[in-house]
Amino acid sequence: MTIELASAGDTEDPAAAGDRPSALDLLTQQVRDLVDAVVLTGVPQDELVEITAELAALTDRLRALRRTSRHPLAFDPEGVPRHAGNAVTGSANPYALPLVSRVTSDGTIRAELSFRQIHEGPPTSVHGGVSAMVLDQVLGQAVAVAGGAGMTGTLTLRYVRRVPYGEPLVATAEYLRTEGRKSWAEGRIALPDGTPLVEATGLFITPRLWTEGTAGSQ
Ligand SMILES: CCCCCCCCCCCC(=O)SCCNC(=O)CCNC(=O)[C@H](O)C(C)(C)COP(=O)(O)OP(=O)(O)OC[C@H]1O[C@@H](n2cnc3c(N)ncnc32)[C@H](O)[C@@H]1OP(=O)(O)O
Repeated sequence: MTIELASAGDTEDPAAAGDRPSALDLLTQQVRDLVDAVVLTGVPQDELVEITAELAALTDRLRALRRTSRHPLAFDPEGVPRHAGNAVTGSANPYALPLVSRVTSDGTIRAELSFRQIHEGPPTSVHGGVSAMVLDQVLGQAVAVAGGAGMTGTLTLRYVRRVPYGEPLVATAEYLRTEGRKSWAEGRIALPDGTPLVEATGLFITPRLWTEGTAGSQ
């Protein structure tokens, strides 16, 4: 397999690296595949013990040199926050789906996504907290793109239908309005035909500290 990597030095800036993944992106995706495999594995106990030892050795290799700073926050040309460490979107975070959002011509945030079995809550359905996390992110992005980036103050959800995993879904969000440091957005996770599964409204507050010049951390 030939893998074309981003150049050394531009791994923190996917825009500068074009569409080429960094080695860290590839490692992160491999770990996601590993996590999926762990949830679904049926290999025998002795094999599990051996694999665990191999993974412990790999973990030690990664720990040999630790970052001394968090991944930086950047914005893509459409104004969508990009943060490699983000729990929902992060290209360097195995925990992230990762969710990839874009801004449509009318300013809507739109992300195609597919949950996996690791996101299971009730049998055969996605955990409600996982849906909430995705909605928190896309509503926050809608507000950020509109110029009112902030921390979530309130997030209100209506779980309309069960959310399946392993099927294509769409998350969308629209900015509604701003009053002072408060901005509101609404959004939903839906089937590709638009049938809503989870609906959300959220209030995002630009922290006083940010308006005084301290950078945000999402
Ligand atoms: C940069 C790129 C980003 C990029 C963003 C990318 C998308 C990221 C999406 C994920 C976002 C998250 O998950 S954020 C993580 C989850 N959220 C949090 O951890 C927030 C924790 N809470 C806080 O840090 C704070 O309470 C804040 C920042 C929300 C507010 O603090 P503050 O700045 O000191 O504001 P404060 O003066 O107290 O209040 C201002 C006004 O807001 C009201 N208010 C305050 N808190 C709340 C609240 N929880 N719910 C309702 N209203 C509230 C007050 O009554 C007041 O109204 P009035 O008197 O003016 O009428």
